[in-house]
Amino acid sequence: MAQKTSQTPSRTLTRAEVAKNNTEDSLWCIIDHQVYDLTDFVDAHPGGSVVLRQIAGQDATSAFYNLHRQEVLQKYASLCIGTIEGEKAEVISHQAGDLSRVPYAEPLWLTPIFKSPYYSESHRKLQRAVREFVDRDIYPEAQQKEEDGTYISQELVDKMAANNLLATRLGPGKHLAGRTLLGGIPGEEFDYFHDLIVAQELSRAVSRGFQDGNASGMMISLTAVRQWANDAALRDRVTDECLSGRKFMCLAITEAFAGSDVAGIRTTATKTADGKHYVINGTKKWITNGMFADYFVTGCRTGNGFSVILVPRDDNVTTRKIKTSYSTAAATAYIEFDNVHVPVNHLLGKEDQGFIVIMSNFNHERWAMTCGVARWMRTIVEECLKWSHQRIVFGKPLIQQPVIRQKLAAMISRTEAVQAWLESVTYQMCNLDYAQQSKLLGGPIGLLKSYATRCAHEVADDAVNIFGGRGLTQSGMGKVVEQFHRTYKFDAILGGAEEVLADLGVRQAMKQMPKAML
Ligand code: HEM
Repeated sequence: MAQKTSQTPSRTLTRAEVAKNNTEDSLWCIIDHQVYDLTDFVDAHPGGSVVLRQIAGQDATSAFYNLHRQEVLQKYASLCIGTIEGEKAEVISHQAGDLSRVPYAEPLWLTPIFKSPYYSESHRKLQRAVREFVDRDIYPEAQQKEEDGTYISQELVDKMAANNLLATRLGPGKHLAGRTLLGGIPGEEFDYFHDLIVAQELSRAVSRGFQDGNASGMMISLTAVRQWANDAALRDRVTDECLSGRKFMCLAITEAFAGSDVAGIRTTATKTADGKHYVINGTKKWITNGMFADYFVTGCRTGNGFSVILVPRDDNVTTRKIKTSYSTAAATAYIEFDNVHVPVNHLLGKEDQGFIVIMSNFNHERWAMTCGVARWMRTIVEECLKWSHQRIVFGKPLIQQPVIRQKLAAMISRTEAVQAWLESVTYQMCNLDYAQQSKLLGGPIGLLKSYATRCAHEVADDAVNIFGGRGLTQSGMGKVVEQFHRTYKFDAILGGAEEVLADLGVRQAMKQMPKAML
């Protein structure tokens, strides 16, 4: 994914010249027809100096690719001093925007020769532009933040806002009218296939915590404000603040006392005697983006039920970091509301009727998560295909082992099955109005997400077995597989646990059964 940081020097050298530089005082080696001067690097090499002394003056291509990710060479391109006379590099290095040439590393619609009924030229233009943006602008920061656990930079947020990428996170809708999107797409053209593309391309930054840190809180909360705000001026101001990247928003429903069980929520909102304010008291847990949010779309108990209120951050709102198994770059928070006064026009929907406000966004949230996890599985297939061709064990590449090919067959099949089902559901979303989607697609999307994360479970398990110890190591060859195995559960739990969603799917089918003996 990383791009080349510098050009290969134009100097040409012979293999005989390289062979002479075989001591600690001058230690060269050949990797992929190019010559590397490792003399000053030996002591800094994370794999130690002994191994480098052993290959001094030699062609170390297969030794190198047996142990390193290709991006290591790109990162250390400055060590390259020339190319072997009459030879040229064979390794394909990824440039920003490129499609992968590894089979199954791209969905079928992006694979040369293959066709799809779902995607138009508009989708293809958007895909190309978003891929380039992710490779160039998001990937490097995402990698760094995933590791150090700090939050997305304002600089990147500003860039995403300027390109209207932030606005696309809410899905199709009026908020895109008049905006020109990446690839020159008019906002009015943006449909659920464009939406799928954005979700899948963003997850190519392979940083699961950062992926959620990147405006996913806003994605699942600003939609509720847009749909349910009673005060149009407030709705428009807040939309503008968030889509321009000046302010951040999150959804604050779950509590230590209640997860998916909204009826168990203990945070209260009580009206002041003059009726002008709600006073909010209580706590929230596992709130994605809560650490840096300026607004909290908060589920509260009111007089006779449950209500949703847009709470601006003030001194009576405290947020504390929660460390989960993915990076704190997601800004996951524990929140305390201590007598927070909020004007009554911040109520979303009707008092005591907040359940529909929360439910209204679930389909899109679950569907978007499925887009991401489907793309993650594909990335893992790519990692495993590359590794099993590159890795030499018992004297031959790993791919020569039938048991490895069986695992790859299962991984590829699961990935393609999820993508095909996802596209079929997406097509229905494009052709049903909002009310029909709410009525008819809750079940299928629940089943789809639940199936996708079950597949992710199997794919993660197989991938670790293929990578061995490296699949358990946070750096080096297996780091993407290690991350997926550690984090795929976020998609299985967030937005509705696997079993709950599977059950929802069947219960919705029960409602649609004909009322007759069949
Ligand atoms: C341009 C030349 C090289 C560079 C820039 C380089 C860089 C690195 C880096 C960054 C790592 C840390 C692991 C990772 O992030 O992938 C590493 C690990 C390692 N390197 Fe190299 N390396 C080079 C050549 C070699 C060669 C030629 C050999 C062996 C003959 C070698 C053997 C190792 C070993 C054994 C490890 C530890 C791998 C592990 O823990 O799985 N390196 N190297």
